Amino acid sequence: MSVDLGMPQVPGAAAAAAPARPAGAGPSLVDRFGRVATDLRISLTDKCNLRCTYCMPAEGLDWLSKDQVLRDEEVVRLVRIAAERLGVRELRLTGGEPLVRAGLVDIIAAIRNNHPDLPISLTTNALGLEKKAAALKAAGLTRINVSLDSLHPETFAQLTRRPFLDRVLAGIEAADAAGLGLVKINAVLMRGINDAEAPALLDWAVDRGYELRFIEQMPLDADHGWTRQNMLAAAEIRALLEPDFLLAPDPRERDGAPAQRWEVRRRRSPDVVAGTVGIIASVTEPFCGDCRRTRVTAEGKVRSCLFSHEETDLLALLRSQAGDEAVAEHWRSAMWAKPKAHGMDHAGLGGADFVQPDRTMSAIGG
Ligand SMILES: Nc1nc2c(ncn2[C@@H]2O[C@H](COP(=O)(O)OP(=O)(O)OP(=O)(O)O)[C@@H](O)[C@H]2O)c(=O)[nH]1
Ligand SMILES: C[S@@+](CC[C@H](N)C(=O)[O-])C[C@H]1O[C@@H](n2cnc3c(N)ncnc32)[C@H](O)[C@@H]1O
Ligand code: SF4
Ligand code: SF4
Repeated sequence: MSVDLGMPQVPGAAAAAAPARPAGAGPSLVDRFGRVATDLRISLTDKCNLRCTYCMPAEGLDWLSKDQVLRDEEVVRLVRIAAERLGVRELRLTGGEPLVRAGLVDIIAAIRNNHPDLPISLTTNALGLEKKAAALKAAGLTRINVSLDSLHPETFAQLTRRPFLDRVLAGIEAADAAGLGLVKINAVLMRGINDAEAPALLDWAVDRGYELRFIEQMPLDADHGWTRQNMLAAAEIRALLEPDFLLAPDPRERDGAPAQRWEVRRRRSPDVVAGTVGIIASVTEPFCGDCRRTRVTAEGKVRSCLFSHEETDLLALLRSQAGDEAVAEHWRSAMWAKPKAHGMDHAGLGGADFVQPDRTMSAIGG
């Protein structure tokens, strides 16, 4: 169900100081616009072994110290609080690169032990996945999404600043073989670099039964190099695919998902649905009215929106012997103040009044 965010659009208005959460708002992570967050995304680390140009600076970032990051048992506790008290029904583990987190398998096993039916997914660059896929599945991971922007070694290296395409492909195959499907592949198209590869990427994914999603680049890079004009918009991405594919809206319910899905038919065999492609059009076709996501950074800070300028610290509370309900209440208050869209009280990524958050995507978790 789409929530009507029919507030007046106030040019230049960042999310105004939110009124206090009313006492009768209930136990869920409801916000002041009536949206309810049921999808939790926790970042397990700020570190990464790639340097994707749209996400990280070439030199990396000042990594957090071990003590600044949520411990394994703190992650497990936060998930328990979210599932038992706040109505969270889905979990995604992300980063930075979650596979570099030493305790990843143990964290998943402990969460699975507490929550036999919780869908747990991972968003990863797949480096090292070849060796870990079977253990992740055995620990209780449900599904995996892998980021892959190019099938050409040189283009891959240009975008990620690392020559590791073969390892990523091996990781994807291992995840599929281990039963971590449906494997979804995330690709950010960059003008003049990998945009011409869009049809080939879709061909490759459809052949293997993976669900490819093209993501509009968002202004969350370290170098602040994003421009609206340079970004490939969803309509342009669909046009790039059209010479080779017929796209028809996927009849399945979108259900608040970032990706709008399309059934894919190859022009050479138009009667057969060959697969599905998703387009995540955060900029040109935003989906904030249906947003049901709550994020926790590796430092244990709640971000109610990907583009938030405010964060609410849970780590200090966890380490101060606070009880579960006190942590839950803090989290509820943070989510009540969730901005309407794109970190503001009106949608406007790239507009004159949009201010890019200090954190890069890698430090938020995607
Ligand atoms: N603007 C915006 N973009 C989002 C949001 N959530 C996800 N995205 C974008 O969608 C991309 C893919 O997200 P994933 O981590 O693969 O998760 P997902 O699409 O929710 O995953 P599935 O449930 O497996 O389909 C992210 O890298 C972001 O670019 C969101 O809340 N806001
Ligand atoms: C930040 S990464 C973290 C998980 C893992 N390292 C990976 O790459 O899958 C999560 C997702 O964010 C996407 N992403 C990073 N920077 C982005 C940007 N500026 N705009 C859109 N998506 C971005 C990546 O493509 C990836 O799919
Ligand atoms: S998109 Fe993922 S793999 Fe690429 S630099 Fe960011 S965190 Fe690392
Ligand atoms: S930009 Fe913020 S409100 Fe919009 S979908 Fe993303 S997280 Fe939700």
